[in-house]
Amino acid sequence: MKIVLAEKVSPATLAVFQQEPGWQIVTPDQIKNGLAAELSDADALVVRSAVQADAKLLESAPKLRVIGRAGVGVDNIDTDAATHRGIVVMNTPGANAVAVAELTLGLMISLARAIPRANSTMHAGKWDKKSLQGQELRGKTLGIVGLGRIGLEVARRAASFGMNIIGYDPFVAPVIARENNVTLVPIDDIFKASDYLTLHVGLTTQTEGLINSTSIKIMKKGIRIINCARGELIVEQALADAIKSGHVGGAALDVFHQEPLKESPFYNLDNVILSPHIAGATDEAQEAIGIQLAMQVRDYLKLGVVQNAVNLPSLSHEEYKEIAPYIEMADRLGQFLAHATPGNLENIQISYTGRIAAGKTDLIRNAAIAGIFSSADGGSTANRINAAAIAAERGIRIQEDKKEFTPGGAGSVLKIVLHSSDGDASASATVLHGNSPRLLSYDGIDIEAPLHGTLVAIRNHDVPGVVGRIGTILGEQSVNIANFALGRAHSNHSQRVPHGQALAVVQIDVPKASSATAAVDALRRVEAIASVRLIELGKL
Ligand SMILES: NC(=O)C1=CN([C@@H]2O[C@H](COP(=O)(O)OP(=O)(O)OC[C@H]3O[C@@H](n4cnc5c(N)ncnc54)[C@H](O)[C@@H]3O)[C@@H](O)[C@H]2O)C=CC1
Ligand SMILES: O=C(O)CCC(=O)C(=O)O
Repeated sequence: MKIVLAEKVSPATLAVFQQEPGWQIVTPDQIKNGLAAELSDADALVVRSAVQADAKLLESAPKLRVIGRAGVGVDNIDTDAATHRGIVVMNTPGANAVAVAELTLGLMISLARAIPRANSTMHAGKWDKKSLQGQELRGKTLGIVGLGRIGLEVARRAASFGMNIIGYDPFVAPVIARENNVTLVPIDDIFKASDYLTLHVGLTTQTEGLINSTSIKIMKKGIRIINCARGELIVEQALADAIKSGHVGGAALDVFHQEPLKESPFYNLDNVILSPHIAGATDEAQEAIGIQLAMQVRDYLKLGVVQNAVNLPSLSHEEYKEIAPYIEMADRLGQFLAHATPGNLENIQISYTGRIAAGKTDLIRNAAIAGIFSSADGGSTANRINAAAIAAERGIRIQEDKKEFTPGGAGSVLKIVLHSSDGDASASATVLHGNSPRLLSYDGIDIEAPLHGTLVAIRNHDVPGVVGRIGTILGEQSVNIANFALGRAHSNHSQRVPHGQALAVVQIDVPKASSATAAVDALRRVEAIASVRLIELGKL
């Protein structure tokens, strides 16, 4: 495995990767010919906030499977492009929340007491006590936009200063706000009532430019604004103008539109405190982030465990262990069905029954779709990260239904139905003995066959002698049979499977599926055999 660390990470982060025998770790100082060149054969990329992992950079990384963001905000990563390329994007939510909250409180106190100015005047040999009378935080109203991990840490600390806390976050439960002494209010009330306003939302199309000349106009005169989230949340010139006019009493900014900051409307404004994107940069946070991220990336590369992914639902190690055999089974079932539809694929219906229906099924769904898209020559780029997105791009609808409880306790069963313009194909499967994927039905005929290795699926008329002919032909072609499963349509089956139809799924021992082509051709010439499909089940 090749891991490219594009930005400085803690030594503990390096240590996690270095413990893996044979892994090549590239540190920022070893990147000599540019990041794009380094990524040409990389499996993982680790970034902080400076590197822009955009679509163009990702084009130069054909093998890349995971991007680890050492931190929270992923606005420097084109997650759509990553998803499209089947790359998992992971971050480390919460690991720097206390660090950011502490700096936020530090900046609020610094604004209230003009600590930076007190310090610089003292160093300049001045005793400027008169101009340095401040205000207390006690009794003031703090408005928090974004009550996630950081926003709530800020709220808890601000409560101990005796502040009244109001918050705006459309996605937080009122009970969470209440438990943290936050009164939820509409965003305009935050602007109107806050003495201090602090931003703790990610950069999205909804939050970009949240603080602009219009929102500033309705703010309480003298409001102080703290931004330790993302520079783009504020229209910088509008804020600078409002500070100059005295409508806004001050600002403390850790983040900016352009980083590193080279030119700024805030330079030389007395009541603006600037810091170089350091809110999350504490020894403790960087250590925690680095170790957490390195373990997540390692576990994904080694075991396929997806944790804290922003483009896929995360699973705990236990959850992953439980569904891993079903992910593999879904992929094999999809492969089994690949090319089985008579016309152009329009719709894929995936039904989960039993225990799997109770858990997270996105990985199972994507594996099934990737299996369906897989072709004999391995030309499909769909994988368990991007398969649903690729289906959407191709205009193929995915329908899912779940039934947790089944009469008869059939265990966990996955059923896939491919709907096409000219007809349907369907199959269902389960996992036996912990990790053995088994086919349970194909096109309405019950059967029990291993979903493993090379299979020959034969539809035939249920007449005497066919099974014997199949065995003889395979024997004549020196193809050894590993497993022979038979099923037949019953009169109570759907009308699509006429009574008198049978199915054989034969697992054969061949080094490559192509070694059995002659045998398959011979089988096709048997009159009672309606169709033969040779299926080589690979791993996703
Ligand atoms: N300056 C620095 O060094 C750091 C900056 N950050 C920034 O802080 C942001 C917040 O981090 P966390 O609290 O860890 O993230 P989080 O995901 O735990 O919290 C974000 C909160 O924002 C809320 N939200 C989403 N859209 C909203 C909207 N339109 N209006 C109001 N609330 C909205 C969400 O419901 C969520 O509760 C990150 O996205 C990142 O950009 C994070 C860490 C370090
Ligand atoms: O890596 C850093 O120092 C920046 C952290 C940050 O902005 C984040 O976690 O979103």
